[in-house]
Amino acid sequence: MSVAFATCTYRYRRGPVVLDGLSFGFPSGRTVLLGPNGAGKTTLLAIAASALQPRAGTVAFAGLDPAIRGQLRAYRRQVGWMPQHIAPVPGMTCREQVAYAGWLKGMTRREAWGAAVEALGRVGLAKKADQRASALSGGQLRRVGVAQTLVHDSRLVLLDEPTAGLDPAQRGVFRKVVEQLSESADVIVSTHQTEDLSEVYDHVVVLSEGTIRFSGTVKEFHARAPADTASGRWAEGAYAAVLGGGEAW
Ligand SMILES: Nc1ncnc2c1ncn2[C@@H]1O[C@H](COP(=O)(O)OP(=O)(O)OP(=O)(O)O)[C@@H](O)[C@H]1O
Repeated sequence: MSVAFATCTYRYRRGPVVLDGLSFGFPSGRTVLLGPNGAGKTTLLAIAASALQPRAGTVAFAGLDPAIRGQLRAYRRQVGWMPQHIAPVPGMTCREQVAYAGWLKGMTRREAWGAAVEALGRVGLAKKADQRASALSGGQLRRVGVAQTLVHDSRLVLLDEPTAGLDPAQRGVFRKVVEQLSESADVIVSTHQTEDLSEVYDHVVVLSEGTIRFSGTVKEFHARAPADTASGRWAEGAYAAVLGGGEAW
């Protein structure tokens, strides 16, 4: 099992209750997290990254609970997180921004500086390493975000809508990155894009209104698609069936 939530409750200060006593263990491997807008995917990933603390309940990974005194630092070293909104750090180059993420995770400056170039190379941005991150396109900036999670050796990688705005060639690069990552880490990806689901992931988890509506292998998810679904649209069919047919993307 990978990251596990136990009776987790979360509500935003001036917002709704997003999770209400959620207990769920993510499977190991490559997992795609699907769900309608507002389902709580971003909140769930931010809690798994220890960026948000549950109001009640616990989250644990690799025997570590970030809420326990003395375990937060070790927990964060194990976890790479790409938030939904990547902001360029003013004045920093891409290499500096990626190296900074490594340094925050406990790498030495020297290690982080070297690893940053390698990570940028893996997302096809080696040539942009010395350009200011603020001068990148939205899709390029997302790739910097992915590089920030690759720069250190995470055992759990959480990617929140990493392929939004990527061109088809870059989506291909992303598939390879996930494949490589999964050799040494569990990977959880929140997305609304399902065209290449069976090529990239082992497991599917569907969240709706803070509740897990489905968790299973890609094959099990496929089996939920109604028999009359067009073959290229089986994931949409399965998703609608899991959510009772009433929810749109
Ligand atoms: N900072 C915030 N303050 C108040 N409410 C928030 C905040 N962030 C999110 N919410 C609310 O929490 C709920 C869950 O939002 P969340 O972003 O986790 O959903 P999501 O599944 O990631 O959605 P999407 O697919 O649109 O990105 C929504 O009702 C949203 O309006």
